[in-house]
Amino acid sequence: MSAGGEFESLEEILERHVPEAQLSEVKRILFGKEITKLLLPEEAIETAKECNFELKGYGFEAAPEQLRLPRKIRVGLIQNHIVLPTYAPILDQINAIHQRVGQMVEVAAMCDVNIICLQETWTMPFAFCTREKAPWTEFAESAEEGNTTRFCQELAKKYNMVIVSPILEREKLHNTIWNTAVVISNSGNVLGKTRKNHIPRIGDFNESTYYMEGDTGHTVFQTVFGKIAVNICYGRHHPLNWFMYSINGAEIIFNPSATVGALSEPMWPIEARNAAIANHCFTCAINRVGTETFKNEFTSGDGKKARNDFGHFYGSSYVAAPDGSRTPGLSRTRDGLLVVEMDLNLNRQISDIWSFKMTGRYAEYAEELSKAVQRDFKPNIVKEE
Ligand SMILES: NC(=O)NCCC(=O)O
Repeated sequence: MSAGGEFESLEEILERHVPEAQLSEVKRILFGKEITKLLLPEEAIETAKECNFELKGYGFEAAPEQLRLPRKIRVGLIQNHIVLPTYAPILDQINAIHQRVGQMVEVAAMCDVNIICLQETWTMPFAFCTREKAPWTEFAESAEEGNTTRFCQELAKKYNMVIVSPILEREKLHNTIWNTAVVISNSGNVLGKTRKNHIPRIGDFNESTYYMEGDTGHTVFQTVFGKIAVNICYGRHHPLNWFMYSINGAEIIFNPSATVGALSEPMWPIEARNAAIANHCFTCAINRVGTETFKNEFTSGDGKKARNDFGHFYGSSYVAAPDGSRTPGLSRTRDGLLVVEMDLNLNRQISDIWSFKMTGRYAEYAEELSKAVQRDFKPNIVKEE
């Protein structure tokens, strides 16, 4: 248990309490085919220890093929607390998180990570619960020219790493605010950006007060390490959102998130994993960690007393493979870096076995859906007269 009374991870509890003789069967049924542990460099392990964050590494194997070489790459997922209190000067808060995450990216580089993804709106507290505009909208930056993008461009160039940087974006024209992931190529150039498609209207996730549904569709980014897409947080509850990234060719879909235990924890291990299975691709679910408190109380519109915190962000970031196997999650309470090696050949291998894409009746769904969105739509139900 952590000081805040939160337990570390589900896997740890299973390891501790399920009898040795049954543990591997329990894990097979719960988590899929056993995956390998990655041997990470001593320097990385030591640095993570010194900097007080968890470092875990796993590998998904694919079968050797005769006509294709393996396509092994490494992804890194970072989950982190905010560093300074939410009432500290904004620039200090941003700089402190940059410094912290910079350390973690450096360790990722020691572990030969090729593509790294940070958590949703990683430079700021998840302040949207407050419904206050000031000072939180001041955290919004240009996706192309903001300090955070410049910071990530330096890291990307230095470490030859693709960086997915989810920020609060301020678009100069019209001062529009968006929830955006900036994709920075390993060359250091901004490859593009993708905006959050689905904006939650649930519990304290009052995000519709701040920004609108994204207008960038389901963009896939061709990087030298593979084709990637970003399905931001609440989009993970929408199977068609994952599906459209996959239709556009995504081999890995990242899901940078911010979500709390009371709301979504039972859904967390299922949704990204199911998307990996259904779409024959890898998915990477990243959640922030910690409890963030705010100076002014806010109500949650549920008849309960006003309060100052959002609840506990439970971390538990993980990667799922198209065969349904998954890594253990990172801690529910600590900052962490998850390093995962994957052979992208696994996507086609699993597709050839299960053929969900091949057997999907997309033309039929498209035709029926296009009727269902019309005002005069009548559901196709047969009744006894
Ligand atoms: N950040 C965000 O969209 N959270 C919504 C809640 C959830 O999807 O669990």
